[in-house]
Amino acid sequence: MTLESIRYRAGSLQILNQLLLPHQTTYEEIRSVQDAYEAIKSMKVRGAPAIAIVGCLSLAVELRAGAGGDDPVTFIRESLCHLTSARPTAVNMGRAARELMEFAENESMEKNSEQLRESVISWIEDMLERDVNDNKKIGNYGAQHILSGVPRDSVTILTHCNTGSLATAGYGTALGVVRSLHTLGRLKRVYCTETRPYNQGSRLTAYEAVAEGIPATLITDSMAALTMREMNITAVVVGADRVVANGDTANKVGTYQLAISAKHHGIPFYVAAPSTSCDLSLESGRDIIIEVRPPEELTSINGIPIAAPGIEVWNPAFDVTPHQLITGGIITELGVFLPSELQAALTGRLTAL
Ligand SMILES: CSC[C@H]1O[C@H](OP(=O)(O)O)[C@H](O)[C@@H]1O
Repeated sequence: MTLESIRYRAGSLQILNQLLLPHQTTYEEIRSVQDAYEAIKSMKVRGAPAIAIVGCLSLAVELRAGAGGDDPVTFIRESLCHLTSARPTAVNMGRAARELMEFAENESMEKNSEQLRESVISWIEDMLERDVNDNKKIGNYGAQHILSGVPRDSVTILTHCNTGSLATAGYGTALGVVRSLHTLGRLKRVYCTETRPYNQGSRLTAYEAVAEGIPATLITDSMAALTMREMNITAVVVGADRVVANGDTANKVGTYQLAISAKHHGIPFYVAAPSTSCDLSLESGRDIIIEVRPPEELTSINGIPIAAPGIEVWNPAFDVTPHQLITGGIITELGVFLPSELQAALTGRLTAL
């Protein structure tokens, strides 16, 4: 059973409010682009692929209700620009916006407003189906690559944040690799970090693993290096919010130090991400904008203060792992590539951002 973070049918969209997990399973209606913007900004829905999916589906819901009137192109452009501004580091929403806008402008040359709305809705629904299919390929490619490198019957993985059904179109990226290993009967255990301050690991990844009977152990972020030394970790597999041309990768804060520790312990470090999380328009990680989130997300949990009042806070939501530390490879729906191979592998698959 994979958890449904998103429920969509023509004209209707609901999201699982991830701020309430694991204690409450509550779905909320998304009736407009603004509803989606607020859900993404507040992280009721999160995860680079899921952000793009919810953003675009909210547009489809409004278009089905006739939004944009006689000028749907302007409505579409303004909506996509607004949605892209919600969270700046993950590239998926910006990529989808760029590609959808190009499509809509081309279609508007030969279609009336009603036909254009239908055509754009179909484009969005096709994108959802493609993302679902791509996720499964990532899981399978990643599992095969990791298994090819180990003589042992089963493997132990360490992962960070949440990259499963709650962050994607369903199967997951890094957690999709774990799912594939588990389905193959080759997963001994996955260690998941709690991932402060939003606790994607303890609240979301642990929730998915327990729901599916995946053998998982929760650790604090500070236990990761000791776990790599003591627990015979086969590979570290994480997700991505933006992989750039040289393979540098922005991902949940804490990923960089995991990569350093993996290097020290001689453990292969993998990034799992669809090609839609890649941005070849940026040369290196220095060019990636890192979202800084509100201090309260670090100084309190469920509204309960856990830090000294008045303390200064720095709360970057992501950090950048240099490509030199991504020693296992970048796992995509097209295969597993070394960072140095990525640009060639993706050129032609990706439209320029
Ligand atoms: C496949 S999800 C990718 C990525 O998104 C997460 O960030 P957030 O929870 O802030 O949206 C995390 O960095 C995952 O690795």
